[in-house]
Amino acid sequence: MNLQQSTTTITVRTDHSYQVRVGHGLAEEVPPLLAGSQRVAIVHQQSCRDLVSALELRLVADGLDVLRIPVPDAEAAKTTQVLAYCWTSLGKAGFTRSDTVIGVGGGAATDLAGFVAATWLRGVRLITIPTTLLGMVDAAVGGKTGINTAEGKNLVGAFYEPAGVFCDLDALQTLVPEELTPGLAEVIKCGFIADPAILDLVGDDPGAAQDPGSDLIAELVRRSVQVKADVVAADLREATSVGDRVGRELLNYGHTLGHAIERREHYRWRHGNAVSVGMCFAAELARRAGRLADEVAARHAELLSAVGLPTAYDPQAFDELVEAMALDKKTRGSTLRFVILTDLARATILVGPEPELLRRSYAAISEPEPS
Ligand SMILES: NC(=O)c1ccc[n+]([C@@H]2O[C@H](COP(=O)([O-])OP(=O)(O)OC[C@H]3O[C@@H](n4cnc5c(N)ncnc54)[C@H](O)[C@@H]3O)[C@@H](O)[C@H]2O)c1
Ligand SMILES: O=C(O)C(=O)C[C@@H](O)[C@H](O)[C@H](O)COP(=O)(O)O
Ligand SMILES: [Zn+2]
Repeated sequence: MNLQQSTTTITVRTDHSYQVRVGHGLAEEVPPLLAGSQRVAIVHQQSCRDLVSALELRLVADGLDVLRIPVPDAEAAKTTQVLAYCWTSLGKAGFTRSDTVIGVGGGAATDLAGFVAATWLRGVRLITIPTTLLGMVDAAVGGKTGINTAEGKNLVGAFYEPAGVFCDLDALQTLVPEELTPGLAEVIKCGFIADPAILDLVGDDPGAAQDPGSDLIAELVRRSVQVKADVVAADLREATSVGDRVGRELLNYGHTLGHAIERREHYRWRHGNAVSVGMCFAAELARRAGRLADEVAARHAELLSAVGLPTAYDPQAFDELVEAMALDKKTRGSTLRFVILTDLARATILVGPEPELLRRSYAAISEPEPS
């Protein structure tokens, strides 16, 4: 396979089409998107201080007023308190409708920044600069923004599209391995749901997939963003996801159980790790429902564990997880709905599976039968 080195553009084709740039050192490309803004608020995680300082210098040189809004790391950023702090900061700075919010950081920071931009004055311009693998391949693209509540994950939010997304692959160099690997769960998700070449690329060289400087990582980012762009362009607001029809809900593969695990763990589990277990569960569910071949189901745990992702969770947790899944956004009334595969790159929704099928599938991944 020919792995590209240069900056790539992937266009997300919606009513407000925008570009996702994937490359190195993209700060120079931000100012042209700020036309008409006098003030720019950078909502960022502390870990991105250096990148933010460089960006700030560049924007100040252009005569912009730059307001930094540092937010806590990880899920601690996605709270009503931090949201209110951001609103207060914008209010004190006199932030108007022609100004711009830039979200810099992992998925937690860009989810929060996106919701701040969506809600301040009912909507100001948003730019996202993801700095984790997960942020680049998923969170910063596609316009889902939001925060968590005590009842569950991402329960409050808005669909609100960015004006541009800049994936500077250099940012990946400072990620500790435990923060890089969760992004591979969403990459592998894209492989199973839409682009099986991703599965071969990861399976052929799991070491390179975990190396932030590898050409392979760059290729995986480009391919995953393309998958997301295609799905989002077809169904931005998850509006076609009715009954067993899969629209944007496709991107939720593995998330029904995944989000329940995150909640049960009080968000100490990383999102990608929880989704990894959730995909193993969804694959086993599909297999036991007679919808998915054994070898495709087995390939989930094989690939995910090859890059160091978890494939099982607490065997005792089933009842609590089912309770948490009741508030999943795919649930209708009291009917749970799971995205399942029927083959590679072929999906449907399993509507209202029998509790016993859920229990047995969960038990099977929690305590695999001895070989
Ligand atoms: N909106 C969406 O479509 C979407 C999609 C997928 C995930 N998400 C959300 O994304 C979040 C998970 O994102 P994540 O995995 O990026 O985690 P994260 O945002 O919690 O970041 C992980 C950690 O990495 C640190 N970090 C960020 N960039 C760094 C860098 N360049 N170098 C060193 N450290 C850095 C952060 O400070 C944080 O401690 C979850 O809240 C999930 O729900 C949203
Ligand atoms: O973009 C989407 O659509 C997704 O479902 C992508 C997921 O990876 C992401 O975690 C998303 O935030 C989950 O959405 P939710 O609607 O279940 O909160
Ligand atoms: Zn996700």
